[in-house]
Amino acid sequence: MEHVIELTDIKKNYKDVKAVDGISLKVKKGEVLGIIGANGAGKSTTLEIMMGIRKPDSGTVKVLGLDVEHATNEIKQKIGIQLQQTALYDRIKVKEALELFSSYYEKKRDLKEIIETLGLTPYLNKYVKNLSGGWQQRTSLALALINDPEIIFLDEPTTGLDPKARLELWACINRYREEGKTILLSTHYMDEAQRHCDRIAIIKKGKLVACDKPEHLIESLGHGIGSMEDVYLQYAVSSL
Ligand SMILES: Nc1ncnc2c1ncn2[C@@H]1O[C@H](COP(=O)(O)OP(=O)(O)OP(=O)(O)O)[C@@H](O)[C@H]1O
Repeated sequence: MEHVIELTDIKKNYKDVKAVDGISLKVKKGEVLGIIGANGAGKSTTLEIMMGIRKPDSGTVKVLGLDVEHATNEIKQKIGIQLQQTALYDRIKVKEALELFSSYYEKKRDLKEIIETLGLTPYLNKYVKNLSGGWQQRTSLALALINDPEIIFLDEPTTGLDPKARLELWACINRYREEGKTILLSTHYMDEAQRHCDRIAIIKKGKLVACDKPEHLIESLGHGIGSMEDVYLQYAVSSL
């Protein structure tokens, strides 16, 4: 199995906070890998290190076989990034945001096709800030897809969305999964982690405490039955 991301003993401190404390992880081509953990566990920092937008204090990061430290620009052309909700593009229209992002890349996917797949046509002339959360997230997913990336990073893509909007966003994400894209995401929703992720990485206080298929994680509890919430409580919460 080809690995598209390889993290080896990554560490990142913010003053005395050990945000990432020795994480090693390999991500396979075409898999959907979910990262779960408590607030402040280090999920975003880990994702940002993989994206090349944050530099680890130590350890190595390889993305698509390239060293992130030395091939940042080459990697940026091949990955798509959807960050946590940001006000950055609020003041422009959906169409303008798409065109702006499109100008950043050499290789581009057909913008019309992305717009149609994500159902954005009726919203093109609306300001991003005036869209509902679900449509804002679809817009930012569209922005992450513009360069037809091999790896798509989604930082809490469904946070704050109602159940229907979450399901609809997953239907969109799954279309790209079917094309064989590798997808990495963080989430606080255990149901969607279980339903949509091939493997789940659990981070606690900057350390990777488990990484496996959802059903294996549930089996590992040894209860016979169980849910991802039980897995979360067992692995991700420090006081248990
Ligand atoms: N730029 C920064 N400066 C200082 N501390 C930071 C910075 N970014 C993150 N931290 C700290 O590093 C730790 C890990 O943060 P991170 O955002 O990676 O966690 P997370 O698991 O994504 O949390 P959440 O679920 O709340 O998004 C936290 O203690 C956080 O306060």
